Amino acid sequence: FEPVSVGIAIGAVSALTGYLSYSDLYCRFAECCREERPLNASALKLDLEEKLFGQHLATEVILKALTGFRNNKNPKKPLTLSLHGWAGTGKNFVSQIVAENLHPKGLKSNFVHLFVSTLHFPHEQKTKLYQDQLQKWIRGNVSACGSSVFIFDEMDKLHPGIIDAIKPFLDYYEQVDGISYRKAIFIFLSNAGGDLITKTTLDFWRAGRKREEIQLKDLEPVLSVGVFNNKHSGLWHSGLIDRNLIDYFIPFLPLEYRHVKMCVRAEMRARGAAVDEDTVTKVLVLQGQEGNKVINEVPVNEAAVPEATWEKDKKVPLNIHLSIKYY
Ligand SMILES: Nc1ncnc2c1ncn2[C@@H]1O[C@H](COP(=O)(O)OP(=O)(O)OP(=O)(O)O)[C@@H](O)[C@H]1O
Repeated sequence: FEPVSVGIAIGAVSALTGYLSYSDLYCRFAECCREERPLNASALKLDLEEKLFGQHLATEVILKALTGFRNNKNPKKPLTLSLHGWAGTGKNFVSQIVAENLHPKGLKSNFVHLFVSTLHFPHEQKTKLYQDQLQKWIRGNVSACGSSVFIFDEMDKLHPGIIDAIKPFLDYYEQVDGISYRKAIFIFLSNAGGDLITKTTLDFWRAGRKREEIQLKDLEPVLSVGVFNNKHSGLWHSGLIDRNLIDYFIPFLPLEYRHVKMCVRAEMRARGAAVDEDTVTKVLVLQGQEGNKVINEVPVNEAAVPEATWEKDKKVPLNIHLSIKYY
């Protein structure tokens, strides 16, 4: 829309109706940031419960983190979520759900920004340039909309220098150069710790225990090794953990055969196709042939679970809990 004509049109309609404020009307035509709009927690809950399969821990923590953060009128820092798990377990998918619940246009919103390490920051020798560009981008966008959302995919492949560039925005400062970042949301996605999360899930399965019995406390030691003590986790060098700048570490469990079936059905429905079980099974067989590790009801092949790379002499930080802060 061209702003002047939209403005005139809105003015005219406002004058005629006398009911709606200028900003209400403006926001019907253009996307508005609406920082103060409360989060519809029941809508987010419903979305997560209906669309995200097999991730009871992620559902619980994300809901708690977002409702707590958005109900707090005066957060002391931006919300930072770090999502961990194997490929294809729903990390990007859930970020999309979160984004849509914060800004209705979701990933297409002007207030939601997705960075993929290998795509946006591919060359290590350009780190300085990326740092400058990224800082300018974050500064500019948060000054336009305080509740901007920044999603960093492939965090484990991000050069530590780039993480350093984001760090000042995540901290407890009231303002940085006149701008407050305290209402922004940063979501980091990575595969770090995924192998160990998978192994724990498999151990539960082998012991005949239900997946839903897995609690955050069962995964805390696992993430300590897989993320905090793993040189390749992307968070190792950054000081984000030591300075407690990550609010929630969220584990994504490997999907089982039944969950993958649910994903296939959901995708068929989304494409307007009738769901028939023969096709669902065929897709799964094809997936199996492609080498995806869906074996019977077990999500992984034991041989595919590598040993964690971890530093024996690095102490596990004692203050790390999966849900660190309560707003
Ligand atoms: N737990 C899940 N519930 C529902 N759908 C899922 C789930 N996991 C994956 N999917 C489906 O599979 C697609 C791919 O998953 P997604 O991109 O979210 O995986 P990811 O964990 O981000 O993987 P990667 O680490 O490779 O980026 C999603 O768009 C979604 O359609």
